[in-house]
Amino acid sequence: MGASHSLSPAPSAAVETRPIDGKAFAAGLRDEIKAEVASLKASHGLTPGLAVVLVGEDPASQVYVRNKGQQTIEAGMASFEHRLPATTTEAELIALVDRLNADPAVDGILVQLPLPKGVDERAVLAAIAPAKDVDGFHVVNAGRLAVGLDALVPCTPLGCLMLLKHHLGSLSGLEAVVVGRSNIVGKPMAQLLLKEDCTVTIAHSRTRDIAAVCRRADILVAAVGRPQMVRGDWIKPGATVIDVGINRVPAPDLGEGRTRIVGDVAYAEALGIAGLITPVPGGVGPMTIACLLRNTVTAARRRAGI
Ligand SMILES: Nc1nc(=O)c2c([nH]1)NC[C@@H]1CN(c3ccc(C(=O)N[C@@H](CCC(=O)O)C(=O)O)cc3)C=[N+]21
Ligand SMILES: [Mg+2]
Repeated sequence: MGASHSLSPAPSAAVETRPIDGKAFAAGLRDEIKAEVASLKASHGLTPGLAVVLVGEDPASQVYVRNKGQQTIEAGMASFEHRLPATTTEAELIALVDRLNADPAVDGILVQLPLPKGVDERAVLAAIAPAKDVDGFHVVNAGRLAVGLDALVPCTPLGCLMLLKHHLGSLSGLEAVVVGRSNIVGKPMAQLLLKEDCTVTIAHSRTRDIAAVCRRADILVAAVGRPQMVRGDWIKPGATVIDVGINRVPAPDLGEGRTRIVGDVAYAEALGIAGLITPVPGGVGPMTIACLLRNTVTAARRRAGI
């Protein structure tokens, strides 16, 4: 008995996994934004305005853009939608962005991605005035975030951070692993977690033993766009798992040709291991749109100097 016995791990009860209700949290955030918009109107005569540009007919993009427009109006803001044919040239798109940059009623500009082939996304994003860049994709905003200046922060990582702070309180000293290194989610997510004093690792397709790297995480953010890539045994018991993936996959169990949306995490496997987890749908997605509205109010305030 003795030494060897005392070194064996305590028998661990299965973790009770709590889902994070991003849909409800986002609804609450939109209520707060609505109240703030009403008071900006009353006290300063300011109505924040969001312009959304959609090029082409992609059905999923059309749904997102419609939802954004509806929620913008519900929050009491002005919504400007610009739908352009898939044949729109880069020069035409940049000319529209220039007009929106100069339009005093427009506080925020979002150009829905992806853009059709032949249009250079970088060139279009670079044309957006940084002060109106509510996606936070312009290099000026990415740089400002990286050096710790006030920036417009990309909506999805901002929404993830709000959920994390609400559920965990201080993030200081926690191990955070972000899987995925996109400019839209992975990199800005890592910057935000670093600002909260996490120890941050970015894992990606070339990471050696990615499962072991992920198992270190107190906070695991999956943002790769690969359905159910993060398996249950990649998760440290009790960890908080944020699933950014929105992947449409075939669902033959629902019937011939049907699809469903799944995340980047194997959700069923994570149950009983993760402490907290965002479901897909109903987790991060609704937060993205709520943060877009928040960024539009922020941009309007800054432009008006209030
Ligand atoms: N310039 C630009 N900015 C974007 O922010 C941007 C973009 N382009 N292109 C497309 C992606 C995708 N995106 C989503 C936003 C909300 C949900 C969302 O609300 N999802 C819900 C519903 C999902 C469903 O059922 O379809 C959920 O996850 O619960 C999803 C996806 C923003 N995007
Ligand atoms: Mg206005």
